[in-house]
Amino acid sequence: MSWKDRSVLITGISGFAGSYLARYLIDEGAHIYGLVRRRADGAIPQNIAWKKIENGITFLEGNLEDISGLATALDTAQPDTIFHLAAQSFVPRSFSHPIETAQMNSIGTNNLLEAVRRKDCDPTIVFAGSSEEYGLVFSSEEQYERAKAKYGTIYPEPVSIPEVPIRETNPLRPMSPYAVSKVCGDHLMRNYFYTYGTKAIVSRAFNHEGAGRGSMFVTSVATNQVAKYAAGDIDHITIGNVNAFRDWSHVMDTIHGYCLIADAGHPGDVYNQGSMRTTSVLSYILLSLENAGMPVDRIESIKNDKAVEAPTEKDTSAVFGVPFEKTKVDRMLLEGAIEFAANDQGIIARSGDKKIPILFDPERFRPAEVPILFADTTKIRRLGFSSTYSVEDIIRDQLNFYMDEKKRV
Ligand SMILES: Nc1nc2c(ncn2[C@@H]2O[C@H](COP(=O)(O)OP(=O)(O)O[C@H]3O[C@H](CO)[C@@H](O)[C@H](O)[C@@H]3O)[C@@H](O)[C@H]2O)c(=O)[nH]1
Repeated sequence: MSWKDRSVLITGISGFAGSYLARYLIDEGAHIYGLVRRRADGAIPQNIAWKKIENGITFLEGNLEDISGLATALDTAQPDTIFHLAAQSFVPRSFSHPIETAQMNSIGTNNLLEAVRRKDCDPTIVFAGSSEEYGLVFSSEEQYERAKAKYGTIYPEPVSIPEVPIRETNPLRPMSPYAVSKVCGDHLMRNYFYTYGTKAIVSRAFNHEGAGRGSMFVTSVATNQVAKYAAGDIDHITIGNVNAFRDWSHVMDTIHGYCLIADAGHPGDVYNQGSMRTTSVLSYILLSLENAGMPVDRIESIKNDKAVEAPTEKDTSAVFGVPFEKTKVDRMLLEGAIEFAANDQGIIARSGDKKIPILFDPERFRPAEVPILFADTTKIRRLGFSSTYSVEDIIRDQLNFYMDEKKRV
């Protein structure tokens, strides 16, 4: 369906994904309304300014904690579609600020639904849920046994192992206050659908990245530092847990997915959004080094004698029954043949004569970690979705962004 002349309200329009969504829909001819917090300095939010789209947006002052402001925004925008993307989205901040996270993500979502109900309008609402809702997902019996020994109990117990690629029906085991807040929003969507017929649909997007991604997220942490290392501004890379696996998509694939869900998704339903592949934080760094002109011949741990030759060699074999492109070291990590721990202190990546230190910072390891995310995207693909960007496309997009010295942090 065409977006021309449709009225669309985006919460979180000044965020990373929200601003890409706005740009896409402006180009498609939609009327875009964006909910934004009042700023004393009146400045245009950075993500909007970078994309030069401020003239295509009607900004509505308000926030999710203020239901009367939300009601006024609905009166003005008369939206036929709402993309609800606004959130406190940084997992570590949710551990230090759990109440703020719940207020914004859970209560804020309830306020939006309640404002829609009271205004008696009938938009389709697409809620940005998250793959973090799945949380502790079991990729092997051994990982399950380790988790059981650590926590004493697992709830809900898995129906079968491996649970990857993750389907929408997988049990939810959120591992952070952020993830819990998204589970709450996810259930609220269906609760309003069942109770009031609200046309609410949940997108559970797996990680999505690209140029302009917030500097605190790991793909930016990696590419920003690689760009600085290549420029000679730093002499090492600092990172947390490199064993974590994520299903990374380019943000534009996710934006197309959001629009498809709004158009063709079923109210009351839930759709994964991802690329049906999984890549480690370690490989994201190594591939970033390669794409910045530093091909990695070998990696070795600083302590504990672990080493891998040609770690980024391509492998397209099936893991968990799914063939996908991965690196040699990722295959080893996924098969349990190697694992890096904080007490390894770090990794030296050898590129020709260069020895590039990748140092582990214990402060960056999370109190509770989500070890692996890998989407089963069968359901959204049935609506017509396909993912078009590779992991290296995403890396190049991010490296290009950080080539501009002014954008580095
Ligand atoms: N941020 C960060 N993460 C690091 C670092 N070192 C290792 N990591 C690991 O990198 C992984 C990804 O971290 P983030 O990029 O912060 O993303 P996230 O926690 O997976 O959450 C993001 O994706 C979700 C979708 O699944 C989103 O819902 C969420 O808002 C966020 O965008 C985690 O396992 C984290 O422990 C580091 O220095 N910084």
